[in-house]
Amino acid sequence: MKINKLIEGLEMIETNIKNFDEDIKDVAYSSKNVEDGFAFICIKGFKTDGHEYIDEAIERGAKLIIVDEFYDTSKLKDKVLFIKTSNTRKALSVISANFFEHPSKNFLLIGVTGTNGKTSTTFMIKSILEQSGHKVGLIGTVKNMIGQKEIEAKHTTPESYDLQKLFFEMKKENVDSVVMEVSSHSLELHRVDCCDFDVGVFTNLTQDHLDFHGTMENYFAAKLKLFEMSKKRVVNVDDEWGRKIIRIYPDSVTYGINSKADVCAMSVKLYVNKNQFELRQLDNDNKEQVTLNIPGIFSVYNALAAASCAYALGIDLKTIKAGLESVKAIPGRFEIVESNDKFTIVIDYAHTPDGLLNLMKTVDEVAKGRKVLLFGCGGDRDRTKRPIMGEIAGKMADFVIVTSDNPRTEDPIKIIEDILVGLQKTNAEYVVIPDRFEAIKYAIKNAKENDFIVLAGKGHETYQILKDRTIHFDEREVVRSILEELKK
Ligand SMILES: CC(=O)N[C@H]1[C@@H](OP(=O)(O)OP(=O)(O)OC[C@H]2O[C@@H](n3ccc(=O)[nH]c3=O)[C@H](O)[C@@H]2O)O[C@H](CO)[C@@H](O)[C@@H]1O[C@H](C)C(=O)N[C@@H](C)C(=O)N[C@H](CCC(=O)O)C(=O)O
Ligand SMILES: Nc1ncnc2c1ncn2[C@@H]1O[C@H](COP(=O)(O)OP(=O)(O)OP(=O)(O)O)[C@@H](O)[C@H]1O
Ligand SMILES: N[C@H](CCC[C@H](N)C(=O)O)C(=O)O
Ligand SMILES: [Mg+2]
Repeated sequence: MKINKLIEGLEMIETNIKNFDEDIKDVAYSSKNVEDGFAFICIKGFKTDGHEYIDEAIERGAKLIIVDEFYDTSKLKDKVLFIKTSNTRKALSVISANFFEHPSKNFLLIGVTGTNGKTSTTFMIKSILEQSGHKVGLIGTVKNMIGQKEIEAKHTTPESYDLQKLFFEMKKENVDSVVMEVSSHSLELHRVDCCDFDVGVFTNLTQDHLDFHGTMENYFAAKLKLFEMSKKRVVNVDDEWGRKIIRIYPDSVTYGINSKADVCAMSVKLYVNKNQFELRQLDNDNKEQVTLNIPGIFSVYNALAAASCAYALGIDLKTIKAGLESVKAIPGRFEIVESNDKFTIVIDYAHTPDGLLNLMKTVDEVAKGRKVLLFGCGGDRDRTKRPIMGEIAGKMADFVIVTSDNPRTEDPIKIIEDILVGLQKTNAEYVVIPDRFEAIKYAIKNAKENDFIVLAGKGHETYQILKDRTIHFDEREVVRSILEELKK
């Protein structure tokens, strides 16, 4: 692509380019991916600084270097083409969207944001859209999908270049609508700039990621960006931050259980393997009885978010019901992995205080015997949520097993100590078993009649990230192998 087309809309502070008709083959934000004729965009990151790899990029054939405003370009002047801009993360978005010719303008784009429920809601929206005849693309934590084809996901929301490339692939495969998770990191780090959002959906906002955002107000401000960018908005009115969005955008479609809303659920009944409720639209008094195969009161909220999004798009209630009912399961979300005469084991991805609280409220409704909760907290993530989760665990469970969940570069024992600060405020009975495999084995070996055992935090994940390595760890397999071993 010619430079002048590639940089359309890019803020340019300084450049040595004389001929903007020169051709650029492709774009890279890591020097390791640069090839002959590429543009290399330097990003000052949290771990390292892309500007330090300029020489490597030039050696690999970079033709154009995009640098940030703090960078002294005198070293580049006679060596390579360069452009200085005020924010290279923004530049990566602008240039990537130009390079792939703004693919998201060609299809309906729905963004879902919020602390919890994004993955679940996107699965439900996809199902409803498919029910109404669309070919749908999905982007999120568990996987990316083009129709039924699956593509591995590295992030909840990909880096802007990878995202625009994925959109481009989707467009090539005639996808007519895309539903994606929009993480607060992606909003803050300009990964989703230049996306043409038709609908923005808000699930909820509760504590998480304060290591990154600092305060709840900053976290909320990051989320708000999605609604500034979207043509239509769908908002949970039962959530206090959702009500703030509605004050800013009064024309939002609202949903809720406890408040008056455009779309609401009534007569909610929770079961161990499903929920039932009456789905209602306020303006025309339409209603349908819905049976949802994903348990948990939180799943009713996610279903409402999905139903309201479909309502905003003009999809009728019968199609919405059929779409919701055809979601059979969402990997790692209240997934029953064992249910026998003695006990039940559920795995779930709850990894925030609110997620854990909602999960345990649901367990409380359906468990016949003891509620046994096994969980840990992620390393290199918000530390302040650890004691809060410890306290919730202690209050909500009859027995707690504290263990590890992706300790990353941190000492697992230190993470557990942070959890215990909250747990020890309660009278809960607990044990600490840092090795998650051993912890699960303990839960199964010591199970009592009618125990409801919850393995929280890892959900669909198939790994455990340790300091020096990542090991394969799929809780579904782990449970199966322990049960096999104990049978012998
Ligand atoms: C905090 C954060 O989000 N960091 C992301 C950010 O990293 P960074 O900018 O700090 O990158 P860096 O490692 O310092 O490197 C700086 C630059 O040097 C470049 N480089 C580096 C090495 C080299 O040899 N050559 C080179 O050019 C890198 O490509 C990069 O452009 O940009 C990288 C490239 O896109 C991301 O991989 C990285 O995600 C890290 C790994 C991460 O863990 N992110 C999590 C927190 C995240 O984003 N999570 C959210 C979901 C949260 C939720 O579920 O609510 C998500 O959307 O996935
Ligand atoms: N609407 C909700 N409100 C509160 N908790 C929820 C809600 N939906 C899901 N949860 C809890 O959060 C967990 C994660 O759900 P889900 O994967 O849908 O959220 P997410 O927002 O995509 O998470 P992530 O930020 O990791 O991408 C679930 O396993 C459940 O325990
Ligand atoms: N997207 C979330 C997932 C957390 C899942 C949990 N297993 C952990 O590693 O903390 C994050 O990166 O914070
Ligand atoms: Mg997700």
